[in-house]
Amino acid sequence: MTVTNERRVLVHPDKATLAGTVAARFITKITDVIDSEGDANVVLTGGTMGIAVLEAINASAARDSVDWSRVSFWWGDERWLPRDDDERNEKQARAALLDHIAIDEAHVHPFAASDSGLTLEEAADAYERELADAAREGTRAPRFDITFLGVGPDGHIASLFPGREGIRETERSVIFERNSPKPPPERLSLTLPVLNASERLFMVLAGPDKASVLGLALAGASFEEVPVAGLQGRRRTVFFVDQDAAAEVPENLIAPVNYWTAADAN
Ligand SMILES: O=C1O[C@H](COP(=O)(O)O)[C@@H](O)[C@H](O)[C@H]1O
Repeated sequence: MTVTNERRVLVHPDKATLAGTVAARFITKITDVIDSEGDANVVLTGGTMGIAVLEAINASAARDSVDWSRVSFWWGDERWLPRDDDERNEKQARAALLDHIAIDEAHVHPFAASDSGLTLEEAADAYERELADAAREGTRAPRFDITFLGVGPDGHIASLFPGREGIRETERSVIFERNSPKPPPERLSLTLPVLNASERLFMVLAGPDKASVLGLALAGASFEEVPVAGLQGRRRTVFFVDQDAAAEVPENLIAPVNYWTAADAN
């Protein structure tokens, strides 16, 4: 079987199985990346399943087989809130996983918080510089080995929302949003070209409220109307979903059971 970088959907019976399977897949792949590259860059997301996956990684018996000191953590987006606010994606990710593993704090790259002394615009510029400082030659961001993304019921990814300017941005690596339809209104986000420069995009979504938007995205909707439709990673673009979210996925896009074991799986 030849695996190409077509978008694929892997369906799981329920949310708990979904989170556990993605956690196991992540641990295997990040270990391979560290073995071959010497280090790894991971982009984290907020949202229900994004945090559930981090909790499942934390609960995994294989958790401590990963050399976490070689992993750098970035975020796909952040809510513009004070550092200690429970709704910050960074705070939730730390509580779910980062506080429990042997990371190198110098390798953790959160977005600035609203009480940092920076304005929202300055915070976007600062994250753009941080990405550029870690970028490979000729690129504007590090090699993102695995990028996790949640998908909102409106099709938003990171903090790129339907019909907003941010989803069309191609010059910048980071945008700020002042009027998000989902609270809080002020947010920071990586842009679509930077997300799509990731080696592997892992979208994780569950629940019946995600079914229609996933169906539309896979049927070729415009990314300006359904942002998730614009995602395409360099090696792998995989939607990990539960049965409810898969309800409107075309049959030919559902991945075969041996998807990950194919000879050229990467
Ligand atoms: O606000 C956000 O929402 C999305 C999706 O969240 P979900 O709970 O519907 O899965 C998330 O991906 C993003 O990081 C977050 O800031």
